[in-house]
Formats: sequence, C-alpha cells, structure tokens
Amino acid sequence: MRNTMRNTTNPSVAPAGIEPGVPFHDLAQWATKAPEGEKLISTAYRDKVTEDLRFVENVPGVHKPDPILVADNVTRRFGGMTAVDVTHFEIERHGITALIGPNGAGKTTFFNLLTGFDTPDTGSWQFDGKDMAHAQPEKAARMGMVRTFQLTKVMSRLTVLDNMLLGAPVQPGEGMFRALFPATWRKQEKANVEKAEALLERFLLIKKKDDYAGSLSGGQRKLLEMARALMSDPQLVMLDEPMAGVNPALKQSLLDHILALREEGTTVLFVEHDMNMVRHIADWVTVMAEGAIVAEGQPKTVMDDPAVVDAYLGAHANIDLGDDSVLDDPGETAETTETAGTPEIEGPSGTAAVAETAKIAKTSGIDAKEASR
Ligand SMILES: Nc1ncnc2c1ncn2[C@@H]1O[C@H](COP(=O)(O)OP(=O)(O)OP(=O)(O)O)[C@@H](O)[C@H]1O
Repeated sequence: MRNTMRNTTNPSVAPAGIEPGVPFHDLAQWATKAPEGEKLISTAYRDKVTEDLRFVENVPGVHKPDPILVADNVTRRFGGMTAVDVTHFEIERHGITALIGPNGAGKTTFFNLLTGFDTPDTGSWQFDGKDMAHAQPEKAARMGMVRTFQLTKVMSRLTVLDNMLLGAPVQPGEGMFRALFPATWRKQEKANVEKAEALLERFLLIKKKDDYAGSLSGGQRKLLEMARALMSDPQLVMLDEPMAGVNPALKQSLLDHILALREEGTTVLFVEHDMNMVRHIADWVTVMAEGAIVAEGQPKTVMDDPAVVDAYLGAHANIDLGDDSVLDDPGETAETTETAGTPEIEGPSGTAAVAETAKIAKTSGIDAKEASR
C-alpha cells in the first residue's frame, strides 16, 4: 500500500505522533498536530479502498472485500406503502459510500433504521460483525456508528461547546462514577472539553465556542453537527444530506472534512442530492428507488449509466454531472439558505428543549438531564 502522508514544508518528516503507514485514529490530536498553515495529506485509505473495490461487480447487493456493515432483508412499511425493501447491502470499510436516489426513495428511512431511530418490520444487520438490528441510537453510537440529520439537530439554546460535549462518549455508570471518583470524573470532563475544542479548531468554529448554537449559519450548524459526531471517535459516520442548505463557500470545507475522515480511517456513508459532490468524493455509489437498491458501483459507471440517470436520478441528474465548476462558483445561490452571521435564536425551549436535548443526547448515550444542564 502506498502511503503519501506528508508534511508540506518538509516532506521527509511526518509530524510527531504520526507514523507513515500506521493509521492515526486520535481525531482530537490529529486536529492539533498539523503545524500552522500546513495540511496533513494521506491517500493511504483512498488507495486501499480503490484497490479493494476495483474488481467488485457493479450489481445491486454485491459482496465487498471488507464490509464494515452488512444488512439483509430490511423492510419498513408505512400503512400500505413499502418505504424500504433492501435485500442485501454492504458498506466497504474505510470507504466513502454515497446513497443516492430520487425524493421518497427511502434513503432517510433506511438511515433511521440502521441507526436505531426507527424499527424495521423485518431484517437484520451487523456492524463490524455485531448484530445491530435491535440496537437503540445510543448503543449504535457507543459501538461506533453515528449519524447527522438532514435538518440539523444542534441545540440552539446551548453554546457551541456544550453542543459538542453532548457528543462525548458516556462513562459506564456515570452517576455513581461521578459521586465516588470526583477527581477522575473531572479529569474525564477536562479531556472532553479539550477534545471538543480541538475539533472546533479543526472545523473553524473555535471562535464561536461560547456563542449560542442558534446564532450559527446553516452551514456552520452542519459543521457543528459533523464535529459533534466525531466526539465519540466513530468508525462509521452517516451523513444525511450534508450539503443541503450550505453555501458554496462552506461546501468545499465540508468536502475537505469528509475526505479527511477517510484518511483517518473512518468509514463514511452519505445521502446526497448534490451529484457534483457525489462524483467528487465517493468511492462507491449506491442507488435507491422505491425502497430498494437498484444499482451500485464505481461512481463513474453508475452516474454515467443512462438508465440510472433517466430512471433514478431524474430531476437531480442535470444539476452538475460533469460540471466541476459548481463547487467553486460563488454565484451559485440556488441551494444557499444559510444566513451567515445572522442570529436566529429559535428552536426548542422549556420542556420541548429538554425533550429535544434528550433525543440528541440519546445518540451518544448521554444522560439527558446532564445534557440539558
Ligand atoms: N413516518 C412516516 N410515516 C409515513 N410515511 C413515511 C414516514 N417516513 C417516511 N415516509 C414515506 O416513506 C417514503 C420514503 O421516505 P424517505 O424520507 O425515506 O425518502 P428519501 O429517499 O430520504 O427522500 P428525500 O430524498 O426527499 O429525503 C416516502 O414516500 C415518505 O413519504
């Protein structure tokens, strides 16, 4: 495997703590290791995934060489309508997999099922070899599987830093642990704050850490939600429409963060309608329509397939297939719904806030009362 991790000022010297060829999993440290003005660039995982997927057949439900998630016969019906009917689905470890398809194809419902936010009528799936079919969101998060939402679920009336701390992994028996070992608990809390700050630094939100999350723009909320998802050092991050509502300036930043995740060894599954993004960063594309997986394969093969374009991408196909300039075009405003710098303290309050906080806290297994303090 070729390793091209390099230090941009002195290519022969990797930053301290980063060994060539050795995956570097400590995200918080990663965020602080790159010297000022430099980027760590590695293609080790991209190379591995490209190699692994090179000879995989482009057929729905195909087996992959090193799957981190394997799902079988997952169905979900709403009344008489079948929203999800997936016979077999695998996600290649360390890869970036895009899940695409027309509106109403069942992508979000499938996400909800896999992460324990909804219950299937039938089906089973294993994450890293462990059965997950009945796992609640907090258990899924503890096991290394976290997600973000199409409409961000940041807590408007909590500070940016407190939102980050909601994503910190829970300590087993936290209440008693805290009472019996206050010093150890304080040490853990300090470590969580340090990790949160390092991630905020990396996601360019550190200056906002004491601001209410409600004052962030739409794009910044997406960044915050992604940063919060990383607090538990997940192995698999599932992003539901990360680009929706993000202005072009922040799109590039989001793309870079997703690419960086792969190079740290994190597996990414994302739902997206922005075909330009899919084509730029996906190692593998899976197409859903009417609840089923109807095509999957190498991005180029799938996205250039006229049958897929006509039948499944529909209205989204003409946006930017083949048009690289969309990412850089500052004049593109069609998807820009964010209002950078405009305070918009809305969102949950009172009991609604507590309920909402509890829901988010559950994804990381946090005690809800603690989260809403
Ligand atoms: N809670 C629900 N009750 C009833 N029907 C639902 C529910 N959630 C989803 N559906 C239906 O299930 C189908 C799949 O919806 P889903 O949101 O999963 O599609 P999607 O592919 O994510 O769409 P989009 O790209 O627009 O987000 C749709 O017909 C939707 O109306």
